[in-house]
Amino acid sequence: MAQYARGSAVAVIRLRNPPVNALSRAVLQALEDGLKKADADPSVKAVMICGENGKFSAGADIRGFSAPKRLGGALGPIVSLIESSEKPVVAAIEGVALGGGLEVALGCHYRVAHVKARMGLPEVTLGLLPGAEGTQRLPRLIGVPAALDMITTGKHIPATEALKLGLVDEIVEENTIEAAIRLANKVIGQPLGPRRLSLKPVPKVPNMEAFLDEALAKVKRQARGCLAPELCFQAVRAATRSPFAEGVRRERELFQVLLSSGQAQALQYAFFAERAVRRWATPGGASWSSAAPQPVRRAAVIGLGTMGRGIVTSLVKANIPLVALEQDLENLNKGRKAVMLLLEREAMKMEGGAQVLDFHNPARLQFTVDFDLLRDVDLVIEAVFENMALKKEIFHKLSKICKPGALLCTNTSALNIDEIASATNRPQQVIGTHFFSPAHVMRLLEIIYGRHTSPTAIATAMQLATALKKVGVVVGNCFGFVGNRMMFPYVQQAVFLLEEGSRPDAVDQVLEDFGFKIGPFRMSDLAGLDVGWRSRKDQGLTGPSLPAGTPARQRHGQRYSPLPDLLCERGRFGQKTGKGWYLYEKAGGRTATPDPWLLNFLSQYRDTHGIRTRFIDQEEILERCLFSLINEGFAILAEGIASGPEHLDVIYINGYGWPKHRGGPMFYASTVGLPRVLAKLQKYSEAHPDVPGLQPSAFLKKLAAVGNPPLKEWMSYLSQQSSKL
Ligand SMILES: CC/C=C/CC(=O)SCCNC(=O)CCNC(=O)[C@H](O)C(C)(C)COP(=O)(O)OP(=O)(O)OC[C@H]1O[C@@H](n2cnc3c(N)ncnc32)[C@H](O)[C@@H]1OP(=O)(O)O
Repeated sequence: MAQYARGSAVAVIRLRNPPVNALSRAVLQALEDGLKKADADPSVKAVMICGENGKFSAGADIRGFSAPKRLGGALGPIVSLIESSEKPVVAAIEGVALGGGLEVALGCHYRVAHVKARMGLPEVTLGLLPGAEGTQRLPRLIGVPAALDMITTGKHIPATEALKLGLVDEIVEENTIEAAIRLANKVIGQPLGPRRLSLKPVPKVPNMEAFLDEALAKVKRQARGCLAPELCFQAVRAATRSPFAEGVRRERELFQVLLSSGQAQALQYAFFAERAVRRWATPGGASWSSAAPQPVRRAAVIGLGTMGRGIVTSLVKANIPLVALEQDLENLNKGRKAVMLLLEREAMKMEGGAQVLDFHNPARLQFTVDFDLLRDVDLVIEAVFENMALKKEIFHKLSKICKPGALLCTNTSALNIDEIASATNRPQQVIGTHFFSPAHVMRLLEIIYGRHTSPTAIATAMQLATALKKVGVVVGNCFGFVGNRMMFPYVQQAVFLLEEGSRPDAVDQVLEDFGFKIGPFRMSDLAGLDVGWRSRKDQGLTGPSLPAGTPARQRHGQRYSPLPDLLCERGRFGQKTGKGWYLYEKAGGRTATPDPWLLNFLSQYRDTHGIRTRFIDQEEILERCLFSLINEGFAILAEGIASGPEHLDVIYINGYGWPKHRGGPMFYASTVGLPRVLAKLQKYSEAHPDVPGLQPSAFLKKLAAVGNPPLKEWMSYLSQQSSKL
């Protein structure tokens, strides 16, 4: 709703739709009614539009886009109605003015913002464009370069920047509403023509066409197959080439194309999935609604390797005082230097912003080799080498030293949380926190509860994720948890495809064309092939503990490819050694080129093992890699390791470079259709009966058999979830 009230000469229209004043049909109707009332009342000389509860508006109601009577066309005419008012209209922007919310403000003749307000046109992140004439008004107000930047990235800008760009007329530190009413009273009677953005020309840029060509190339490069950025670009370009009304027509056409695209649906699904995973639950009955987090006033990080350094940086950025511990002075000094470098860089990026990084103060960041300094911390994150014996030794020590309430977190990508917890006297306070590298950049935090982990511990870890501006996803304890467990069959298929005749660059290209940031071989080279090699040696799959006489390409009766082990045995660990699946310009280099040595090696390998080389098309590469990953996802859901497909999708989008415009692997499966996914897995499984990853999971079979139900109903088909608590 929108509430209409008349003060002296200024009528107030307050957008009201908690929690974010989204522009539902009812709100828009009330806004239109309010404008008409103000227009008809001769005692009203000006209008002020604001939002309830300190928020202007977060834009169109996103849930409305999938409603039968869509919001689409409704907002544009209302923005025009505001602009054409003969009485000055002032927007009082508090909190956020986003999407359609900002478009309403652009229709107003003046804009006053609170200094802490944020503004943006994030439609592109939902697979859309600002379809209420925003692509035509914004360039007229702030110029084409700044408008293109805002519209094609969807970034939110602070009020201070908005003022510099000319997006708002005034910013205030105190009462925005009063300031807006003051301004409204002041401008009564002044000509409105110059304030109507639709009448303004688009400011000229020297050599506009060359500028646009360059901007388009950049947009395309960054979009990686996502349609919306390019269509946003086209709408802004229309503003530079056509009069306002024609530009609006073009904007509407492009909006309709996006609205009906599967990509918009996928991105909107991803928006709500990210929010849904905050409402975590475990099969044992613990949940976000009843568990309360405990405060974290001081934390500790153990281990200052790559992961530890990123985690320390994250905690400092979140303003959490901490102790950083290493095993000896040499490693401590090395780690301290690296952390300081990271923090200096972060501080530079944040220069000019509201937050200042305080990392030179030992009361906030202390480096030590003394475990005793961990006595009074509220939370410890252990981030040492991935080795069970070492982790257990540390947790045993922690349980003796740390105060009774302290939460003990382990940063592990696969190890058993229960086994680590068994080394302590407080397994209820032990939890897995799987960060992704670089830990101060990547948004995902996989939070793994063990058999004894308490609801308070889970709630505290989730609260930590929020404090670190990460997306926390709560999952159960199994080898590889969710993300890596689904990744194993995907990478395994990629390697099998090489055995059968493909090339690393061919496989990577198919998956990068699908939208992944990097394909599996580039990813392995980046992460380091030695990481998986060490893990396979620990599992007895390769190395000295492998029983004599084990067939080269078989383990436990299943197909196994020794290719990655063979590369490691030749010192090819990936980027760090300058050679892996690709060749790099030097050790530590980043430019991957196909390596003739590797191609020759693959050919000899096939000859040695009597493998007939065959041509493998793009469809097979894509399906075998993706469907085996998705298949594992269904097994995970059936085991109760994750409480819904959204969890898997949020993990893949935020931790594994899955293209967001494809909604995540489980959403993608739902768009392909489960019967088709099943049929393809059956086909590949028949061709490769010794590959369990291709054998369709029972849950997938069940869902396909009941007629491909929509994703949100999948979990209701699980009769009983097995508890991992
Ligand atoms: C033709 C007209 C075209 C118009 C195009 C548009 O306007 S599209 C919409 C553009 N707006 C956005 O993309 C903003 C989306 N929202 C946000 O970025 C954030 O929610 C926020 C406003 C910055 C607030 O963030 P915060 O972290 O404080 O809260 P939540 O994200 O948890 O949100 C609170 C609940 O509000 C729901 N919600 C937020 N925005 C919308 C929206 N535009 N429509 C509907 N619902 C919205 C959100 O889902 C949360 O609810 P839950 O029930 O908890 O999921």
